[in-house]
Amino acid sequence: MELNIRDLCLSFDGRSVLSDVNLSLHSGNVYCLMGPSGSGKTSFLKILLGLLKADSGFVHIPVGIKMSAVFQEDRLCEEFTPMENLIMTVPGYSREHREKAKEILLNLLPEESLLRPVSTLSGGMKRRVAIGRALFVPSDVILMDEPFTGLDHGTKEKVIRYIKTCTRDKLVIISTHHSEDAALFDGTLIHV
Ligand SMILES: Nc1ncnc2c1ncn2[C@@H]1O[C@H](COP(=O)(O)OP(=O)(O)OP(=O)(O)O)[C@@H](O)[C@H]1O
Repeated sequence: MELNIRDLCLSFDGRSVLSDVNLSLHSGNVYCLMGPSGSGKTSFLKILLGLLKADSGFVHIPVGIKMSAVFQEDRLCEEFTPMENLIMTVPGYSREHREKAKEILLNLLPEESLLRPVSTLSGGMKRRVAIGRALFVPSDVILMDEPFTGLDHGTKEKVIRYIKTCTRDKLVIISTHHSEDAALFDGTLIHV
């Protein structure tokens, strides 16, 4: 599967943010979107998700492709538990869903945190719930906008190892300020 991005341009108030971006992105790869603050990483991910319209150019996404995302903000339901935040994203309520959600979360968080309201978790723990949700939702493409905010180095390494095992055949795009993240993913750098 391939995502094709051609001649993408975006500006705000006459200021160019993305200028003639051309990329071909393929399944089975991790792409690390690098660039200083304000360079357009979030805007680029929003265009891929269809949440923002480019001024010109196009993104070709094959029909039927499913995407999931970790947004820059956690966008969790604070009064619900991590388990509930994952399970509510899919229709129905099956034992299979519960088991899959638990398996994912146990790889990211301590077991005691799975049934506490998200409002009682630390910032780094919330971030991991948001990552877990993106891994839980059936998807071919996973977009992650600065997913490791609030994670210490050791936790980040563990989380990256787990993301890699879950996404081998998927197309993953991660925006980050840290080149070490790209090295840990063995990812392809995209500079914006
Ligand atoms: N809705 C908007 N209206 C006006 N300007 C905007 C809007 N959204 C983003 N911008 C501007 O576009 C530029 C790129 O923003 P964007 O959030 O894409 O950058 P970023 O690379 O993700 O930054 P960071 O690393 O700080 O998250 C910034 O200068 C920002 O102020």
